[in-house]
Amino acid sequence: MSEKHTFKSELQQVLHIITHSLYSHKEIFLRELISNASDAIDKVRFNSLQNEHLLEGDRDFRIRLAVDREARTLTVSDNGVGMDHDAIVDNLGTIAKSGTKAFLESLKAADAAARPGLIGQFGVGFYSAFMVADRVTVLSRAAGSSQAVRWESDGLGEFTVEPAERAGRGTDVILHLKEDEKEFLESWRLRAIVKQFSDFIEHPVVMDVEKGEGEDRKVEEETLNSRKALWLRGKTDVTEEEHNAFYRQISGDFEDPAKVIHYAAEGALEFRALLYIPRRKSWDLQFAEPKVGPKLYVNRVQIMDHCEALLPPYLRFVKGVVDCSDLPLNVSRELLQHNPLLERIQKSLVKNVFQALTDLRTSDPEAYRTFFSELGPILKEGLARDYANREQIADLLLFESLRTEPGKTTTLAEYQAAMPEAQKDIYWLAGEDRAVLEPSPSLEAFRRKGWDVLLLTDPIDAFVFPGLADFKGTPLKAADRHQPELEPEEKALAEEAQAAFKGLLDALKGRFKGVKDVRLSQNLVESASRLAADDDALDPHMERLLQKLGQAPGHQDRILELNPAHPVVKALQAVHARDAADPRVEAYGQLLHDQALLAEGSRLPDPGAFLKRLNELVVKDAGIH
Ligand SMILES: Nc1ncnc2c1ncn2[C@@H]1O[C@H](COP(=O)(O)OP(=O)(O)OP(=O)(O)O)[C@@H](O)[C@H]1O
Repeated sequence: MSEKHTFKSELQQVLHIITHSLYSHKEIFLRELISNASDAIDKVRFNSLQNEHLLEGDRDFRIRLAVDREARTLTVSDNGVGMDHDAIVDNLGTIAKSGTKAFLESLKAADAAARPGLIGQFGVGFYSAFMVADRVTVLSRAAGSSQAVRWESDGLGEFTVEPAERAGRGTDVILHLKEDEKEFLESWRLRAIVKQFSDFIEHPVVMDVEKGEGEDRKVEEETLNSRKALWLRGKTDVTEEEHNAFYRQISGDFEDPAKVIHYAAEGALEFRALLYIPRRKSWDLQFAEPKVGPKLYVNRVQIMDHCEALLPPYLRFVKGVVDCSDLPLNVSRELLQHNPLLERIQKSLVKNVFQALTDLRTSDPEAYRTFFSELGPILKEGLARDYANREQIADLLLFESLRTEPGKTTTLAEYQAAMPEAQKDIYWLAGEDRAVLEPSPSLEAFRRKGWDVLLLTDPIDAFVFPGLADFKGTPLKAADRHQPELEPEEKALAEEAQAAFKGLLDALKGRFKGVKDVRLSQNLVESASRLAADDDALDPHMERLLQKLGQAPGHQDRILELNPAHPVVKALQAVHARDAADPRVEAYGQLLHDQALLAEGSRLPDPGAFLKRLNELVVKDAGIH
């Protein structure tokens, strides 16, 4: 008896995109189906380590392509783990993989020109079959069960499921090819696609092909993939083309990797690692639950597709394979979680990734800059999460600064080397972007002294930088909370001004909400005022970010600083000296406070009142009141 189901709404949207917007690289459907078949074989092989009976004697793992010209079908079969009724309903129609919703939302939000690029990144998996087929039948029998199940759909909105027969465990995905996709019936075409996209799959991908002419004509089974385990070869025995092809296959990326890490550890702990650093952020890093860690093999046998214990989450962009012969083949997933052996491998991998990134920065600064602008925000998470490696991570960071031109960058080491004798600290300021940061009153003193300040504009910066106390012995300080010390002559000026302005300062104290003190500053040059904060106060940029995230961090009272050399402050002082009760003292004081908020990129608590005051001044100035 056949049951009808409807696809989950997100999947209906994905299917719509697949059938209406994906026209290029249609051949990747075969890579996706072969990869699913290979995963299914890995799963049954892994499960059989605990339960040998699951295999029922069939250890001849393979993926088979079969063509039926008359029926215009292409079938991809495997003797993997298979699916029972519930698994097939869940996996092929009900459960959308993580990140699908976020992807669809960003697709809606993106402008038309950016959409094809976004769609191209999305991992379409099984559903890519509908790029070339107008109907797909899946026949599957779960390992350990005698009952098979048939799934069928035209990809429009519904699918059917019914009981069926299948000779052994595994899955057949039968594609009823569209009229104009007949090329996928040709053995030369299939051979070429497998070579291009699935050559390194460990299990054989086989197909029956006709060989010979006339009398000698016969059908032979051909293995289409080379199944080369590149990581087992010597470093110099693998060509760049092989690396590129292997990387593309395991990552799904259409670009070549930015850097290859290939080595064999020998001695107390033996393992081989072949890792790749991508150029850009992949789809899953943007939208989905991240799959952390390289594939784990034990003597060429894949144990896990992503072994989280092998790399920390902040290196989740690194793809590749680790093969360790010191682990037992039937190692359980639980055992892998806190395994001292894996911890040692992780240490070595992390060190090698840092080294590779350092090499890339020196050998190809442009490629490193691209890598960093895409994946730097992820790497920076390590500053907060990996205390032991904080310094190495900090060493890899790139920053714009007051001295760099927009778009150009400096490193902490370069900044440190260029510090003048008198400067003892590294300064940074965090904000939305360079245009907001540059006019900040907090930077004026640094400009005057010729000291550089790092301009931090990644949202994550405000979260991780306050925790980075120093870099190779030089303290790191936030420029808005730590202004340069005054020179002796500036100190003398400050004392003089303090005496002259005392009356005004006392009059302004306690008048503004959220301001706990009003004082003078010799550090301001162009600006009339600035809002300073105590050393341990929350960064105002961080406060704004938390507000955006819907969290109310609780406002922290600030200190209003006035520039005694500024004409506006002098004018206010004159008004106050003439008549301390003049209402303009409060009104102008409020304007100075609001200016300071605007200058640091914060919002005014009462923009209406600010505008009213400003307009009154314009009218007065024009002399038509
Ligand atoms: N040949 C197969 N044998 C057994 N299960 C399969 C097979 N093909 C697909 N599945 C099941 O269907 C699920 C969905 O497959 P799909 O290709 O859409 O996504 P995925 O493989 O999980 O993700 P990705 O494509 O990102 O690897 C798989 O996770 C798997 O459980």
